[in-house]
Amino acid sequence: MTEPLLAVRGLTTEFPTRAGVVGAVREVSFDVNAGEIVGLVGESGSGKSVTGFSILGLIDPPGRIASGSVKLAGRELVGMAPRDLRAVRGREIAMVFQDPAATLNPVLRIGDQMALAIHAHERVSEAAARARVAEVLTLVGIPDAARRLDAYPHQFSGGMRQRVAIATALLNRPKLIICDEPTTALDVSVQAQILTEMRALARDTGTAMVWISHDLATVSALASRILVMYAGRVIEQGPIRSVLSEPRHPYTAGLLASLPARSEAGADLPQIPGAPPSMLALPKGCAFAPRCGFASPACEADPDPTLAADRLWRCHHPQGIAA
Ligand SMILES: Nc1ncnc2c1ncn2[C@@H]1O[C@H](COP(=O)(O)OP(=O)(O)OP(=O)(O)O)[C@@H](O)[C@H]1O
Repeated sequence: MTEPLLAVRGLTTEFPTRAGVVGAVREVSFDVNAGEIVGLVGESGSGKSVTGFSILGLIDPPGRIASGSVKLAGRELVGMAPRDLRAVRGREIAMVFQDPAATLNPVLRIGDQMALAIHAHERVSEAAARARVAEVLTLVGIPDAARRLDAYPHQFSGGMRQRVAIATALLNRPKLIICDEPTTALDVSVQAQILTEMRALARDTGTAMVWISHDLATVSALASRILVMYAGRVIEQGPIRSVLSEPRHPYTAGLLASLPARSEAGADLPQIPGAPPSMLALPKGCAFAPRCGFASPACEADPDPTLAADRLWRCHHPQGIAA
């Protein structure tokens, strides 16, 4: 078997707060292969972003990775010296955020600021850097890119600015891009265009992606594998088609049932009752049990992960499987 590009094992990230320790990410394990798009879904607060930041070594103290391992092409990133980690970030792993303002400097021309991101990692001439900038802007669907290098961010639409942020992530040909809700703020047609372009990008450049989103529909349009997070844990993972057609965890089944495409026109969308638990007062055992229609006394014990072929779930009452 070939080694995965990214191997996350038992990743546990905690934030000490005045009210207690928040276990934002709890024993998360998954692989990403070269060129693969893996979707990470779950409600707000489930630990998706903290998983992304932990992979990049971007957890600010007093937050910390309490245990676990993150290996990129076999190299351990947890505990790596900050200088070495900075070299990995941007060059081998890049990140794209929901808000392009997090990436773009409003007072610098697009071409100049993108060139700076190249110069931070590589000694190249100004002309070569500008040519690379124009190349990646074209890759993400910005027409007439060479002519637009001298524009400022405010001269671009929201969709264009997000494309620039994605192009910036691509500049140094990273092996992996972590995308945290990058299309959530955009309107639906622009979102669809960008998703199509991202799929082509992953295929043509071999760049792997972890695509974080609370929106299962977006992830299912893009990813080949999906991880579903709840209260800091991955409660289900597997190939997207198989998870969508036969969800094992009742939480995944609930998320699927609440997709507009799955219900009759005009009918109310079924919602998962209740709200996610406070991360400071997690229920004993399965954190989803208080909202789950299948909960039983067995759920007071934390379910171990069950592995079956290429699927995994953590549930005492998996759906579609005879008891
Ligand atoms: N710096 C921090 N200090 C304390 N708690 C934090 C910190 N950062 C995140 N958390 C907590 O960790 C948990 C996971 O947060 P995270 O941002 O990963 O969720 P998410 O699934 O990405 O949600 P969203 O979609 O809203 O971004 C939340 O309960 C959040 O409040």
